[in-house]
Amino acid sequence: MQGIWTTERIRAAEDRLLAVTPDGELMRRAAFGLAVHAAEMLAEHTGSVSGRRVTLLVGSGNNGGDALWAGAFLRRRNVAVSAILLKPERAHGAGLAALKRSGGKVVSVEDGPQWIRRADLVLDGIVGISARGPLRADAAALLEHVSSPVLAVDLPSGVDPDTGAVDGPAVVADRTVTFGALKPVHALAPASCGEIALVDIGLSLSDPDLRRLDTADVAAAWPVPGPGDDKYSQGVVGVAAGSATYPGAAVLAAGAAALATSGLVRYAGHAADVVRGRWPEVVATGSVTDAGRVQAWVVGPGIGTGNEGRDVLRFVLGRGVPVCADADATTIIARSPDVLDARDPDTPLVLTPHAGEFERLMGSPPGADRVAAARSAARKYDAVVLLKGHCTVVAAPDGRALVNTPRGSWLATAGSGDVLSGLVGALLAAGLDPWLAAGAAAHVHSLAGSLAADGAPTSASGILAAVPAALRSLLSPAS
Ligand SMILES: NC(=O)C1=CN([C@@H]2O[C@H](COP(=O)(O)OP(=O)(O)OC[C@H]3O[C@@H](n4cnc5c(N)ncnc54)[C@H](O)[C@@H]3O)[C@@H](O)[C@H]2O)[C@@H](O)CC1
Ligand SMILES: Nc1ncnc2c1ncn2[C@@H]1O[C@H](COP(=O)(O)OP(=O)(O)O)[C@@H](O)[C@H]1O
Ligand SMILES: [K+]
Repeated sequence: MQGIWTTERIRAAEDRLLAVTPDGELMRRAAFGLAVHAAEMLAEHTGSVSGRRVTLLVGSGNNGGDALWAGAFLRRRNVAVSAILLKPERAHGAGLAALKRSGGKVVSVEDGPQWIRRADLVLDGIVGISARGPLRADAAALLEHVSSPVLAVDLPSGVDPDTGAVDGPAVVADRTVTFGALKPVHALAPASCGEIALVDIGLSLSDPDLRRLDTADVAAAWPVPGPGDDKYSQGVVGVAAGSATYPGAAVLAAGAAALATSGLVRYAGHAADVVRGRWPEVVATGSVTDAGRVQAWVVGPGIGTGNEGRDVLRFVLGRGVPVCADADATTIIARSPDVLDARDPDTPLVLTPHAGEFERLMGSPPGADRVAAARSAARKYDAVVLLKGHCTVVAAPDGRALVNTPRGSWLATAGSGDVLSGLVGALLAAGLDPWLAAGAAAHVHSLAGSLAADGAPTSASGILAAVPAALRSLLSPAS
């Protein structure tokens, strides 16, 4: 599991390390790593390092200091380095001196555009973890001239370090080189960061604020049957979804549940015939009351938000088994919170709202800080909340939070959420911790989405069909 720390925690860890490290040492470590990556990018994009041109965008803090020192290191490899100082009087003193000693050139903001246009690589050292608010106008104006690859120092300037939110001009980097530990921006703003590289500067941190599941975590958590297993021991999942008019949600959610594990899937609802026709292995009935025993329920996709849907939701919440309440079920909960009275408080509930459903549940949209938003909904509903979006955030009532960083945006297609809810339900039925179940499901969902899309639009059916390939790549990776 990858750990991610807020800038407040990073700063405290840096302070502890600075106190026992010779002056300037940490910045030189960071900058050396940065220079190595800059040289690598030059070689990748131009075929050589020596004689190439790098322009540094230098702000007034230590982030600019990193860029200046990296420029000095690049000079040793005969790179022509120019530095545009946004606030010359406040540029990092030692870094600027080092760059000048090495033969680097300092150019004014006014002359900046031509040096940016001429560059083979631009280093963004405008702001780092102490950035507040959107980029100032002078920095924003310079960005308009960038056409070469960009290497962001620690994080792409203009993106909020703790939330990944972008609400003004911001750097879009090809690679971001960060120091010591990942910060929230790196997980929450993948499109702004590009490829991420972590340079070790000796920071010591534990107990992350936010996590990201590795492929290995998901593989280790995913239920794999052993010799003693049968269809019941892998978990029986019930799916209450779809309607006679809209059977698609039922087909997608039940199909995802069937493909996720080797357990049994029961379906209950008005789309029983359609589900049975598409998935003969699913045991389908017309009503949740005669569905039989299950170890978890998925409820909501396509059930409608009227009285019947509410009765179905109340029924499954009262069974004493984990429930994944998705789509219409989240809307019913928002409108009639009393349905939750049917729930045994000790059984897990997973809510899977998109931003609109979140607003219904919480009374206001998630806002810029999606991790905080998911955490507060998790506390309010005493449930695991999977907040859908480009980056999906999963928060538990005890404060644990993880983020699933997607591979592209092809998942944003109709019915994609129904597939996700089936995956969550299957993992709940298998007995996974609900936070891990939601996180692992989101991971496999986005992996299936990228395999299905492979660079072109796909559909929810395509994502569903790619679930086995996604699981195969996790569970039996080619050696
Ligand atoms: N403290 C340490 O131990 C280390 C810090 N490092 C670097 O230091 C950075 C943090 O440095 P600082 O705390 O000096 O701060 P930053 O360099 O992040 O930025 C603060 C400066 O930028 C200005 N600023 C803030 N918001 C702005 C905006 N929206 N537009 C334009 N200017 C803005 C502020 O006035 C301030 O002068 C890290 O991101 C990292 O790059 C690395 O050298 C590794 C070691
Ligand atoms: N821009 C995006 N990039 C990546 N994934 C996205 C994006 N927008 C939405 N998604 C994902 O697509 C799925 C959409 O689910 P949902 O909103 O429930 O749609 P539907 O109701 O049509 O199934 C969610 O898993 C969500 O995280
Ligand atoms: K930066």
